[in-house]
Amino acid sequence: MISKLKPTVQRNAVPDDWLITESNTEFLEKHKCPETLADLKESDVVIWVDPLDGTSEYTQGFLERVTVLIGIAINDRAVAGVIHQPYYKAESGDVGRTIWGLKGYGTGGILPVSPPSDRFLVTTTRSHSNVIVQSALDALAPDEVLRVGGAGYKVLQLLEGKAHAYVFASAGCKKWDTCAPEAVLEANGGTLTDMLGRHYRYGKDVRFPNSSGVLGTVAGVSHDDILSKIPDSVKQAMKQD
Ligand SMILES: Nc1ncnc2c1ncn2[C@@H]1O[C@H](COP(=O)(O)O)[C@@H](O)[C@H]1OP(=O)(O)O
Ligand SMILES: [Mg+2]
Repeated sequence: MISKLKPTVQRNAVPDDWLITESNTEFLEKHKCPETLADLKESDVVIWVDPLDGTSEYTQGFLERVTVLIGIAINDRAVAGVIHQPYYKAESGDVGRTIWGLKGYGTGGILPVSPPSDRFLVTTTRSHSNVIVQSALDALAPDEVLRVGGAGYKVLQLLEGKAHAYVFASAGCKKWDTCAPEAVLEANGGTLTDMLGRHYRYGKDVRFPNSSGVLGTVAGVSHDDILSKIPDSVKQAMKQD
């Protein structure tokens, strides 16, 4: 079980009181571990951390788009993730929120909302666009394009019903940008792949860049339909990267 794993931590790198090595027994008594994760070996698990996703948003003061991403991959696949939004302002006045997802189990920390059924909304990069990114967007003919930074934040927009799809036909994202967002989105019934419909692999030996772009769709939206509208020229460009 995940809770029994004892990951190797550089203990001298962080103060002792930052480390929580006990499992939460109260939680574990209430919730069953999904069967597929029952017999994990430590060597099957790779954890991808992006301590500050949305760097350019952070430097320009778009603080709500900044997230901390922790993605857990098991045997190459993104399986669980945490998206923490340190500057999120809740109506109650609370600052910060933590959203998590575990495939086969669900999501927590957010009440997902479906996007509107009468309009097609796409979210994409604000600061890393180019001609190919734009031609993928044009081909989808969305009613509105939301241009915001951060891979974590864009997946939160999908879960909040603000967009149907996250479309980024460029090689800029890295494995630490997408592991947690993919797991959280898919735990909620969505799909996140490259621009050719392939899931990224997150094993310990993979290359860091997500060379073939990012395509995320929310639960209830056909990933295949959107993929079929992406022009071959975009797919070819993504293959060559
Ligand atoms: N061309 C790029 N160079 C470096 N990082 C990129 C690039 N494109 C995307 N990213 C990373 O992917 C995330 C999502 O992209 P975008 O904000 O453009 O939508 C960014 O927050 C950034 O992560 P980070 O902010 O951690 O450097
Ligand atoms: Mg990042």
